[in-house]
Amino acid sequence: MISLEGVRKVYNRETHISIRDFVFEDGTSYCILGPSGSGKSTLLNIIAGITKPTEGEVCVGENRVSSLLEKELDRFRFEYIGYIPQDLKLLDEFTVVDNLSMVELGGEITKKPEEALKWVGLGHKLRAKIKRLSGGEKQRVAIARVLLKSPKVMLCDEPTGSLNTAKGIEIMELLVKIHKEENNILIVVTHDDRMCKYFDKVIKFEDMLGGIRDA
Ligand SMILES: Nc1ncnc2c1ncn2[C@@H]1O[C@H](COP(=O)(O)OP(=O)(O)OP(=O)(O)O)[C@@H](O)[C@H]1O
Repeated sequence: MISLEGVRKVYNRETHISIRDFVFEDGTSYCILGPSGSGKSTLLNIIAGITKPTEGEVCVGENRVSSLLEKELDRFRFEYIGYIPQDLKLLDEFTVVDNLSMVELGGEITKKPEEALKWVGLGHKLRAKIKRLSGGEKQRVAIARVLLKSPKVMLCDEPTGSLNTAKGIEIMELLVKIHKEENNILIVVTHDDRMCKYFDKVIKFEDMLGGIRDA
């Protein structure tokens, strides 16, 4: 379970984001819909322990994320969080399998890179360089990378942003299939309302906000 209580992020005098108290239930997939700049990435970063909220409490399982020390945060992120950021953060000049092997340095993995890549339909591209892949294939590599450690929470930031509709649907279906097999919490943020139907719960991001001001 993920719970947010009194969470507020102040970036500067003009921009502050307040999230209403909210609980994400175990074994459930969520689609959060909202326009660009509304604070969706901020929310994911707060849950992942990447951005520290200015106020409030975030709990993921038994972890009080907002109170963890830096070293505890590393362990928490490795054990709990599979984050697929908007820019994917893949190393272009390295091969697919090398991009995944680097994750092993962060802790103990539950799947081999080859196995995770088979799950996402990329078993035949192990030795391809990232820069030679299509947008959809890169997205699959990023999904395989988080799969290595079977995270309890999968967070995806605009996974279909750079894809056409057909490829976007394939990626959403893959994410939901993995979520069901792993029985984790899946939270996908997107501005594309055509993707809603794949999820257990759809939330309009504006309904999660207690106020955003951007002067
Ligand atoms: N590090 C930062 N410093 C200052 N302002 C920031 C920072 N990160 C985000 N913001 C601001 O906070 C607001 C919300 O940004 P955020 O990236 O969370 O929105 P978003 O809904 O994910 O947008 P997008 O869909 O375009 O990625 C924006 O006004 C943005 O400019």
